[in-house]
Amino acid sequence: MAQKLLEIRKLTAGFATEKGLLKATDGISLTVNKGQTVCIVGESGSGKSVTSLAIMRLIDYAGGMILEGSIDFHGQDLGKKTQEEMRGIRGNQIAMIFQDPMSSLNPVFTIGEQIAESLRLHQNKKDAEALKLAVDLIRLVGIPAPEIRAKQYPHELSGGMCQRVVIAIALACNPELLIADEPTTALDVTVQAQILDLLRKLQSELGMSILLITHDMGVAAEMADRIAVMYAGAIVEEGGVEEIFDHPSHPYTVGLLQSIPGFEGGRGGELYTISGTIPPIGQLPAGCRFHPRCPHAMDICRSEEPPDFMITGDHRTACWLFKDKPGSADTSREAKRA
Ligand SMILES: Nc1ncnc2c1ncn2[C@@H]1O[C@H](COP(=O)(O)OP(=O)(O)OP(=O)(O)O)[C@@H](O)[C@H]1O
Ligand code: NI
Repeated sequence: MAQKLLEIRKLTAGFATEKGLLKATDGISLTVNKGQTVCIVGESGSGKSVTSLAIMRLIDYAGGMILEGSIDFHGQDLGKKTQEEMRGIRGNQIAMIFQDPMSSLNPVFTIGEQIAESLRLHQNKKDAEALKLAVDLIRLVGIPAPEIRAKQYPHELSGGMCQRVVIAIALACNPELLIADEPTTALDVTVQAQILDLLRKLQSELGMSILLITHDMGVAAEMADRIAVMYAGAIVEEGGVEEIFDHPSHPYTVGLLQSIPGFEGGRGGELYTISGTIPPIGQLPAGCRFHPRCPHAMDICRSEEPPDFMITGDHRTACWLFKDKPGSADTSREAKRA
């Protein structure tokens, strides 16, 4: 039996704005098991980063807040922790890396010092030992000549090398969960592939879980055990990576897959894009949030929000097309009756 590490239940997070309280995530549920990579995929503005900031409770510092739901990590609700308690969890049990490695590094300290600082802070290592272990970590993340690199400053390294350093800093605390928000988006394609390889290798060696946020279905295909497709604040489809690619069910997922160049469901090499744009937060349409862009929209889609329908035991989709499909069960309604 897979062991749950992180279980998000009906999480709604948002921002107090002059237009009122706006929900950036709207009742999302998601589980990450031990040793698993779960990808959240979706267009810009779908609420992926807000989800990760809410888990880390960094959303509090971005002017946002958790409005409803729970974030269960080791039987404790992160949504109810104080910031002081969260400081003990952030960078220890949960580490996070972001898109732009340069902004995560301090320009005035050598990379060896920065990794050593993380080891001192999180693993109580003394100065000399911390510096030695920092060199080991630089080697572990695949940077050649680690002793020399340890003495260099961030500006002396390429973007890809800097992202390896950021990963080394994250690993210095031996996290159980690594949250990576678009960790390769700022890098060019070959370097991107190398960083993804590195994350995969580290995961299999260290056994950590990864929550990977990406707008790129190709990245998700390579990395994910499970994929959660997010649209306008909601997870509209979620399942194992093969299920999602072999049996995509939500029309939004199908659209995302068709926009991958060369994908077999794609339109003969011609790059397909989903027509229309994602609604800004606070301006959701009635009914299904995707219906204005959906090629299959029916009357019910314009008036009623679809619940999650189960397609197989662990593949769900929030689309009315799957209401009467054999094998699908309307779980949320059952839940409501119970
Ligand atoms: N501090 C904030 N105040 C108000 N609204 C915000 C704030 N941060 C994010 N939002 C809004 O929340 C929604 C979700 O944003 P989020 O950054 O999570 O999207 P994303 O899926 O990560 O997109 P991207 O791929 O561009 O990073 C967007 O509509 C965004 O404008
Ligand atoms: Ni984002």
